Amino acid sequence: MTGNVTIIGLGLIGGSLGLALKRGGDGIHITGFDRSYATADEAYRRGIIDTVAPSVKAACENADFIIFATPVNTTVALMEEAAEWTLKDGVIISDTGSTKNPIMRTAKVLIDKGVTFIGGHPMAGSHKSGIAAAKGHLFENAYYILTPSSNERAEQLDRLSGLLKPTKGKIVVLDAAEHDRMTAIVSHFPHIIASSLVGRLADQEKQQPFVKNLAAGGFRDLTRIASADPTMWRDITIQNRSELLDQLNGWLLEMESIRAMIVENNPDQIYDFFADAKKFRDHLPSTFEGAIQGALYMTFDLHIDIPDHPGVISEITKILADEQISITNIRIVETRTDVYGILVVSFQTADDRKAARAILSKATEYSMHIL
Ligand SMILES: NC(=O)c1ccc[n+]([C@@H]2O[C@H](COP(=O)([O-])OP(=O)(O)OC[C@H]3O[C@@H](n4cnc5c(N)ncnc54)[C@H](O)[C@@H]3O)[C@@H](O)[C@H]2O)c1
Ligand SMILES: O=C(O)C(=O)C[C@]1(C(=O)O)C=C[C@@H](O)C=C1
Repeated sequence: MTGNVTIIGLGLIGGSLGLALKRGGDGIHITGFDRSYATADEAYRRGIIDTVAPSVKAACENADFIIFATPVNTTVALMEEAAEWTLKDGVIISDTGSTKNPIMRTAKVLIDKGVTFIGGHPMAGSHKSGIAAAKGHLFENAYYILTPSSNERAEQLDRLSGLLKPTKGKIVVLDAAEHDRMTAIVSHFPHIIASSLVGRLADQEKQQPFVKNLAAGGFRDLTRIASADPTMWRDITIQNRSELLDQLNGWLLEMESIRAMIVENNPDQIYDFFADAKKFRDHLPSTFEGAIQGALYMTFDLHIDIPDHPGVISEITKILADEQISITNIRIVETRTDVYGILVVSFQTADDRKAARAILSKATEYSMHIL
């Protein structure tokens, strides 16, 4: 594939997309624009983009493909402006936003002017934002959703899919409304729950100052995403309001029935509640080793029993760095009952975890577990 690609917004997703597209070969020239000059400059220095544009309009003038990777309310505003810009004939515009309905409604202003707009949403990300967190392999094996309008021809969809091939994402075409309904279920509403659980902890900590020290693996796993960028999630919540209200109403009913179950205190009923959830969770497409990243983002954790002496963590990270195995997270589970603790190292892929386990078993005597 050859052509001029413009990425507007060079944070986690725009930066990762730039890195991924660069894998497609030298035929792609990437121009980048970010409202933060420091970000655009870093993208240039890291080789993520070839040119830094002086303005959003100038960035788009000569583009064959334009991809907005800004928070979704900003994307809507920029799309409205774009209807007034001079654009190249045949340009395809897309985005990476987590919502699709309002974006596809706004796309009408472009489509009416004969410009192709195909919505996009890679279902992979992180609670970390900004260019520093960008990674070329972020979208590998993740679903990459496209939402063309009914006007778009198969040829345009093929061109965009061709451009996105180096991301190694799994392209899937969905209707925008269907997209927003499903992402409300697996992404947007769970995010609200995670943030509200953290809010409950913050409130109750006032009476129980020690409680946050007991927030171990379970609470941390469940609420990792609450550390994400508030602007991004404000925009998503505003744009997917009606689906979120539906989810909330369903959740309130569910909580009523959970309350009734706890009041009733019937062991069989309580067991079934947990057993049903476990059975479903265990069979999600992405919960076993070697599985592709499914609709849920997942990490691949390796639990390492480590002795309590200084320097042990840097010993492990050095071994992995020397082998060029990247880690996505590292934490100590503070459930130490004797001289051993548990270090949980997370990897992006099952292969990385496998390689890490192999090298660490050669280089150390620590026992390791995959749960
Ligand atoms: N973070 C995720 O997990 C994730 C996953 C998939 C899709 N998305 C979507 O991708 C988009 C980008 O998210 P992100 O995580 O990369 O956010 P981010 O905060 O890491 O990056 C956004 C970038 O856009 C820039 N920006 C903001 N307003 C701008 C403007 N007016 N003009 C130019 N640049 C501007 C910011 O400076 C920043 O560098 C959002 O629409 C989000 O919904 C996010
Ligand atoms: O893994 C995370 O941290 C994410 O929040 C990623 C996640 C998700 O909910 O799965 C968040 C929003 C995006 O639109 C897509 C992916």
